[in-house]
Amino acid sequence: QQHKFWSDRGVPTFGCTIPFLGNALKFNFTNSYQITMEIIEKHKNDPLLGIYHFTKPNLMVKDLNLIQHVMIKDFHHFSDRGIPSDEKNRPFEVNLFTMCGKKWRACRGKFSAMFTTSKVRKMFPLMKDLAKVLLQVVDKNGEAIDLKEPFLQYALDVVASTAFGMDTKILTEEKESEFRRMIRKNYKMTPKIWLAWILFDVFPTLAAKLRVHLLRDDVVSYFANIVKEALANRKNGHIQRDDFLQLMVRLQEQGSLEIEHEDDCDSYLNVQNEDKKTEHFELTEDIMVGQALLFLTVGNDGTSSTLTSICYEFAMNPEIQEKARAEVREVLRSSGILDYESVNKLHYLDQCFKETLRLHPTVPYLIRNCCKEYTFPGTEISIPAGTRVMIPLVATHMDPELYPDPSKFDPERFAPEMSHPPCSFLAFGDGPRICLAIKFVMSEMKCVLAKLLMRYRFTMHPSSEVPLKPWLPPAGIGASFSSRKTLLFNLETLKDACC
Ligand code: HEM
Repeated sequence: QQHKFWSDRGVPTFGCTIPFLGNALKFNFTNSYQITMEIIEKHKNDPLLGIYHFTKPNLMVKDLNLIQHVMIKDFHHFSDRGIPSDEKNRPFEVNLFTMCGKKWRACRGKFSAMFTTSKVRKMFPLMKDLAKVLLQVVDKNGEAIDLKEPFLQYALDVVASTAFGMDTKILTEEKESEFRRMIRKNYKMTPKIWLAWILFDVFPTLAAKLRVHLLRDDVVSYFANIVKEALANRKNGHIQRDDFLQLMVRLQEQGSLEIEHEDDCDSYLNVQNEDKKTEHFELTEDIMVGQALLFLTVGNDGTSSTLTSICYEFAMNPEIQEKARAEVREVLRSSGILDYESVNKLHYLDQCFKETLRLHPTVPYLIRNCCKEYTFPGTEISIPAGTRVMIPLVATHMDPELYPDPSKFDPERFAPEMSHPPCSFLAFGDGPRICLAIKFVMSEMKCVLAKLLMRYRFTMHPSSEVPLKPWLPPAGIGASFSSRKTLLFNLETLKDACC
C-alpha cells in the first residue's frame, strides 16, 4: 500500500522498492551523480519515473519538453523547492534558496539588486586584488598542487569582502582560521544532520515537534555573531559601503517588505491572505543572518569545484588551453588592463566555462516542489501538491541528441552561432529560480582564470588518476562522497608570464 502511489498513476518506478524504505538505501548510500546516471541508463525511454524516498513519492522528470513546463511555462505550480524552513523556530535556516511563494518573490526582487551589472562592476577591483593574492599562494616553484582548497579560500574571501565588507584573509592565514574551520564544519555531513534531513523530508510533523535543526548550532551561532556585529556597525553609521549588508540595513530601515499580489502557492502553503492584496513581511535580523549564512557558506563550493574542473579540462586538452590563453592575451593587449569590461570580452573563456559546467555540473539534479495539483501536458499523469519533482540535469547535459559525443570536452558547442533549446543547459538552473549570482560568479571565475592563464600552463601531475568520469565533478560537495583521490596539478611558469 505504501508504494502504490506511482503504479496507481501508471508511472514506472525505479528498481525494487523495499517495504517502508522504498529506494532510500540506494539514494542515501550511493553517490548522487552515479545513481542519477544509473536511473537514466535503465529508463532511457520513460519521460517520467517514480522514486520512493522511504514512503514519500518523488518524481524524476526526464523529458525536455516536460522539464520546460516545470521550470518555466508552469512555474506557478512548481515555485518552491519544498525544503523545510521554519521562520519561527529555525529562522537562520530561512534564506532565498529555502523560501517559498510570495515571501521568496518579495526577497528575490530586492536581493537581486546586489548582483546587477553596475554592482558587479564595482566589486571587480576587489575580486582582482584577491586573484593576485591567490596567484602568490599557488606559486609553489614547480611543486604539484591541489587547487581545490586555494580556489575555495579565494571564493570565500571574495564573497566576504564584496557582500559583507569583511577582510577574512583566509587565503593568506598561515593557520586555518576559525572562519574557515566553521565553513568546513558546515559542509561536513554528520549522521545527526543526515537523519535530520530524512526526518524533515519524510516525517515533517515529527521533525517539527522534535525541534530538529538542519544546521549545526556552533556554526550558526559563530556566523550569527559575525553578521550581527557587522550589521550593528552599519546601523550606527561607523561603516558605510555599497554592498549586500548595506542593502539589508536599508531594507530593514524601511520596516517591512511589501508583497503586492496573491500567489498561487499561498493556499498550499496555508498563508492567510483572504482579504488583503498587499501584505507586509518583516525582514527580521534573524532572517538577514540566515540569508548571509547562505551567501557565505553555499555557492562558494560550486565556484571552487568549477574552477578546479576547468583547470582539469585545460590540462587534458592543451590546444583548448592555448586558445583560451591566446584570447586573454589578445583582449589584454587591446584593453591594456584586466577590468570588468575586458573580462566580459572573453567570449571563448565563457564557452569553456559553459562546457565545463555541462560536463561537471555542481549538482546532479534540481529540485522543485509541486505546490498545486498538476497534470503533465500530453499525459494523463497527475501529481498532488507536496510531490517532489527532480530534474536530472546531469542526464540532460549528457543527452547525445542535445550534445553529440557528449563525453567530449568541446567549447565550440557554445559558440555564438550554436543554438540550444530552453532548459538544455541547467548548470545554474533555469526559470524564475535560476541562480541569483551568475554575473557575479562568472566575473569572479573569469578574473582569476585569466590571471592564471597569463602566468602558468596547467598539466596534470602523474599521480592524479585521470581521465575522470565526465559527469562527476573533480572537487566540491558532489565529489566528496566518491572515493576519488586528490587531483594534483603542475603549474609551469610561462616564459612571458605576466599578471
Ligand atoms: C559556479 C558557482 C555556482 C553554481 C554552478 C551555482 C548553481 C546554482 C543552481 C544550480 C541553483 C539552483 C537553480 C534552480 O533551482 O533552478 C542556484 C541557486 C542559487 N544560487 Fe547559485 N551557483 C553558484 C554560485 C553561487 C554564489 C557564489 C551565490 C551567492 C553569492 C549563489 C547564490 C544562489 C542563490 C541565492 C540561489 C537561489 C535562487 C532562488 O531560489 O531564487 N550561487 N545556484
